[in-house]
This record gives sequence, C-alpha cells and structure tokens, in this order.
Amino acid sequence: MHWKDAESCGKALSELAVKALIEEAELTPKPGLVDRKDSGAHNDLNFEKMIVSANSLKSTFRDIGIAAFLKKPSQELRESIAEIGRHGEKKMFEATGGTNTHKGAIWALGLLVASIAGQSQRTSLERIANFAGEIACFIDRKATQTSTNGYNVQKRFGVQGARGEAQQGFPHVMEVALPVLREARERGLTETLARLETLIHLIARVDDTCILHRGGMDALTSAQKSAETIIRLGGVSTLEGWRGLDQLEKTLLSYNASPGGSADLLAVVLFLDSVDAKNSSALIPESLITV
Ligand SMILES: CC(C)(COP(=O)(O)OP(=O)(O)OC[C@H]1O[C@@H](n2cnc3c(N)ncnc32)[C@H](O[C@H]2O[C@H](COP(=O)(O)OP(=O)(O)OP(=O)(O)O)[C@@H](O)[C@H]2O)[C@@H]1O)[C@@H](O)C(=O)NCCC(=O)NCCS
Ligand SMILES: Nc1ncnc2[nH]cnc12
Repeated sequence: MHWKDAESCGKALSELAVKALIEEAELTPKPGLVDRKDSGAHNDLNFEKMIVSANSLKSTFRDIGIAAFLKKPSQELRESIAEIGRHGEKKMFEATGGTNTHKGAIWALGLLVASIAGQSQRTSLERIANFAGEIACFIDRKATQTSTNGYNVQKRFGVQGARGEAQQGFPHVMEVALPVLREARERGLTETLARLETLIHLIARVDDTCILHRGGMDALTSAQKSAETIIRLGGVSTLEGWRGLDQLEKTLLSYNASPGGSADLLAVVLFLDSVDAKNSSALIPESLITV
C-alpha cells in the first residue's frame, strides 16, 4: 500500500478500524456479549457505550497510522505506538465511565494499523499479520501495568492471551476466522450469519482471558464445548445450530463470563477483510500504488 502522506494513511486506516469495531458491536445476537438486543454478561455496559467507545478511538488509530508511516518493525516503533495505545485506553475509559470495552481491540487493531502503515507496497494479509506480530515481539520498556486480568490469568492457567495471539501473527484470525468468514459467504450465508459463524469458531478455539478471568478453566472449557457443538450441528445457519446459541448463552451467563477476547478478534477479522477489499479499489488511487 502506498499513500500520499502519513495523515491520509492514518485517517483511512482509522476509519476502517472504527468501522470494524462498530460492525462487531452491531452484530446481533452474540452470546454473552453486548449487542443490539442486550448486554450479555456485562452489567456495566450497553450497545450505546460500545459505539461511543469505538468512536473515541478514532484519533488513536489515526495517530498510530501516522507514527508508523513507512516504518519497519523496531523497538522504537513498538514504544511509540505503545504510548499512543495507552493514551487510547485512557480515552476509552473516559468515554465509557471506567468500563473496559476495547482494550484488547486497541492492542490488536493498533498493531495491525501500524503494520499496514509501515509497508510501502500493496501486500498480503499474511504479511500484514506477520509484521504486526514482529512489532508485538519487541518489549515495551515503558509498560506501566503489570497486574492486569490477562497477566494474572496467563500466570495461573499458562495460556497465551492477547499478547501471544499478536506475537504469533494472529493465528486464530488468519487460520481459523478469516477462512470461516469467506467459506460461509461462499456457501451463500447472509453477512450476519457469516459473521456469527466466524464468532462461534473463535469462541470454540481461543483461550479467552476474559472468560478465564471471570469463570476460570471450567467456564472456558464449557463455553468452547458449547461453541463446538454448534459447529458440529452444522453451524448457525441450521435450525439445530441456531438453537445451540441459546445453550452457549446460558453456559456463559451461568459463569457470568463474556467472550470479550473473541469479540475483539472478530473486529480484527472485519478490519482485515475490509483492508483486503479496499486494497484493489477506492481507498488507494491506482496512480499512488507501487507494485
Ligand atoms: C498486551 C495487552 C493486550 C495487555 O494484555 P493483558 O493480557 O496483560 O491485559 P488485559 O488487561 O487482560 O487485556 C487483554 C484484553 O485482550 C482481550 N483478549 C482476551 N483474551 C484474548 C485472546 N486470547 N486473544 C486476543 N485478545 C484477547 C480481552 O479484551 C476484551 O475483554 C475486555 C474486557 O476484559 P476485562 O477487563 O478482563 O473485563 P471484565 O471481566 O469486565 O473485568 P473486571 O471488571 O472484572 O476487572 C474487553 O475490553 C475486550 O476488549 C482482554 O481484556 C495490551 O493491552 C497492552 O500492553 N497495552 C499497552 C499499550 C500498547 O502496547 N499498545 C500497543 C499498540 S496499540
Ligand atoms: N460486543 C462486546 N461485548 C462485550 N465486550 C466486548 N469487547 C469487545 N466487544 C465486546
């Protein structure tokens, strides 16, 4: 990809990132999560707050795109976007009155925005995800938070969480979710069902530290089994699979657990999908693309 300047790059990528967050929130139904219908396992959140939160992050993603413009993965880049990311988290908490809505999404989308902005040529999603992983592998020496929910859960259960997902180049996005979304579209599912199917595959596979933090390993195993059952029944487009969504919702609510990490990764999938779609069209005028 090649933009005219850093500002237009930051602005374009930020618009796509915020759009992905809004589309994730809008998807209904989503077991255990906030959607248009209800707030799932969250008593301090609702749909409007998710939208306010998504919009509050516009300047964060723009600034990350500007800071990373034509920059290769490096310690310096890692630390400069970490500072912008932390400022974004502050903005998110101000916008939501102190509730964590999009921390995992700021992390994942921030890294991917930086990766895309850094590349001087139109490139593949695989390369974008790998570059983001490389950036995530540098240590942020100025990191302030040590005892996060994710960190505590990683220590207790030995899972990789959001940090590992990014450092490995987003395997659940690239190898599970994006192929599921595309295959569901090819099968002729509506866009809503295709996205829901993608979310269910993520819940079945991701070690979501948000579920682990609230409900422990029992909650994670039960949620993954419920999601796997939906897949085994033929997915959300079958009557049995659709009915399975109720069981997944009941399972999550019985542990007061929410698959917030999977929701963030769905937003990542929607973001990368939109980047791919724009890659060959309007976002970048042909005259500005170097191949
Ligand atoms: C490296 C960081 C991601 C920090 O990670 P860490 O694991 O240490 O910290 P957490 O605070 O737990 O945040 C991680 C969030 O990532 C999401 N997530 C969980 N599992 C996965 C997974 N397997 N793969 C990908 N993503 C995952 C999840 O976010 C969602 O859940 C949030 C709600 O979570 P929580 O606060 O635990 O919710 P409650 O249960 O309601 O909490 P309590 O009220 O009970 O306390 C929701 O926001 C979703 O987004 C995890 O929360 C990174 O944040 C970091 O280092 N940031 C610094 C800045 C930076 O370097 N930025 C880089 C460029 S932008
Ligand atoms: N829709 C959603 N509901 C609850 N937590 C989330 N984190 C990211 N998206 C979410």
